Amino acid sequence: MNEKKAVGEKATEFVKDGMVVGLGTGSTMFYTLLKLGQLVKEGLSIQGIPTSIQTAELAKELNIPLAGFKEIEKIDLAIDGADEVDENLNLIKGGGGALLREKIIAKAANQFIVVADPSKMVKTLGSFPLPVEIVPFGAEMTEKHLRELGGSPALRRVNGEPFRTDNGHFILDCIFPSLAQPQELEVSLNKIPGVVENGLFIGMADVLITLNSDHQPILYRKK
Ligand SMILES: O=C[C@H](O)[C@H](O)[C@H](O)COP(=O)(O)O
Repeated sequence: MNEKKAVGEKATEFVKDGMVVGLGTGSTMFYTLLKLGQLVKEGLSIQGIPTSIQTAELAKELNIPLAGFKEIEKIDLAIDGADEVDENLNLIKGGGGALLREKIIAKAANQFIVVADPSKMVKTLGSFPLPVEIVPFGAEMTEKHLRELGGSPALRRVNGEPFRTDNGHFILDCIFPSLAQPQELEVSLNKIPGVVENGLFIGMADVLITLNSDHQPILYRKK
């Protein structure tokens, strides 16, 4: 079965007429967007706020109306994928490089729903290298500071060239020996000059949609 499709489509049940909806990025969100496109075609009226250029382009193809921050007063709901999810609904995000816009939109939303197939569920975060978005200026120095925090950063590259986010920044993918205290690390990372944002989303998710052992969608709510 297509697990990403199952969880991605389930999230659209939270979307109601008239809502402003944060539209996340990635291969799970792809299915949420396809389903939203279908619902819009059938008469659902929403405004989407995309978390990436990729998502904006797909939403346009699907005729999902988009809005910018100047045109809206609130975001009712944001839906997004994750690279890792722990038992407290803390997340690592940014595998696709969209973490900054995703975090801005998740923070602004009244409700943040995460769609994650069971392969993303972990006891402790940190097997997935933590994406850290940095400004290109002084990247070597920023990398050094990340090492001082215990991380092993690697500059993300595409075809040999540094990967650039939609914001023109670089990504350092960082392995940490332990992410047992993710909330402290999230704060420490963002204190480093040159770090724009990191992919730890701590205490932000309100609802997780994943699958149970019978491959049926199951919802977990923030404790
Ligand atoms: O930057 C990308 C985002 O944080 C994605 O939501 C995350 O990487 C999960 O993507 P996917 O659903 O493709 O595994």
